[in-house]
Amino acid sequence: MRKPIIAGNWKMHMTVDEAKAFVQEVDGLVPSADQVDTVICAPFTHLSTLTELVQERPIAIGAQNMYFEEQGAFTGEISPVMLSSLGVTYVILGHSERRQYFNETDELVNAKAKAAHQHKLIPIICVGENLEEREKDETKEVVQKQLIGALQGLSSAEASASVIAYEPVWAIGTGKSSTAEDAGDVISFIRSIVEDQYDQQVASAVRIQYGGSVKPENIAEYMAHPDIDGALVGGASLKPTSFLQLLEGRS
Ligand SMILES: O=C[C@H](O)COP(=O)(O)O
Repeated sequence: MRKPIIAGNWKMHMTVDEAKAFVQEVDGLVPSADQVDTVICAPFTHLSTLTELVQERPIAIGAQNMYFEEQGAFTGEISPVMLSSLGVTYVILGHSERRQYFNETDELVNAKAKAAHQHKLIPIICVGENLEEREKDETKEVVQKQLIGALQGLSSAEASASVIAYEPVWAIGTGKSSTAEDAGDVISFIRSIVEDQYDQQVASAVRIQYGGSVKPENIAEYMAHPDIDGALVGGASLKPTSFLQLLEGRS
């Protein structure tokens, strides 16, 4: 039985003060960690404050990106060592906005995924097709290539511990969510690729989220699908009330 995982991706939103106020508002209202893994993926500048604030609380903190080297002359980058030393436990890798605006390739996502596991960070590996690819009926081909590229060389234990997020690019921030049936089909396909690459045990352990215009009103439809284990949520994770409602709608 896989535990649900609901992750808010704040993207480039909120000041540190707003982030503190958010955590104070949800404090005491987040379900216990044995029911759901609750994750907030915040900007780098907020991580130190947030990891301190959520101590002893059922909220984990994630980063939205990182570099794969441990240290060195990489101006502007953040390493896995820096993240894990703060108590950060998750890191989003290969988000479509990183792929689109910052030229992230499958090879880079793979190097980052390996580095994340070496430093005990759980990668949330994002895959998904854009509108043009969907219209050309290339969804599965695109997702398969991204997924195989990202998992290259990861051990069975590392693959099992990873989280995969299927986020069709055309559904991100547009209000046009994929139907639960369509999302479920692609996610079942993703699980079958994991089985091909590893085995049935890894495929049934890995958690796969849906992302793309998830809101309190539609989360339950996605969570009802047996292969969907959670959601990666942008816009609807920015307000405490809505975030708490997403957590309530998890099952
Ligand atoms: O990482 C989250 C996704 O990009 C979804 O964003 P959204 O919920 O605002 O559509």
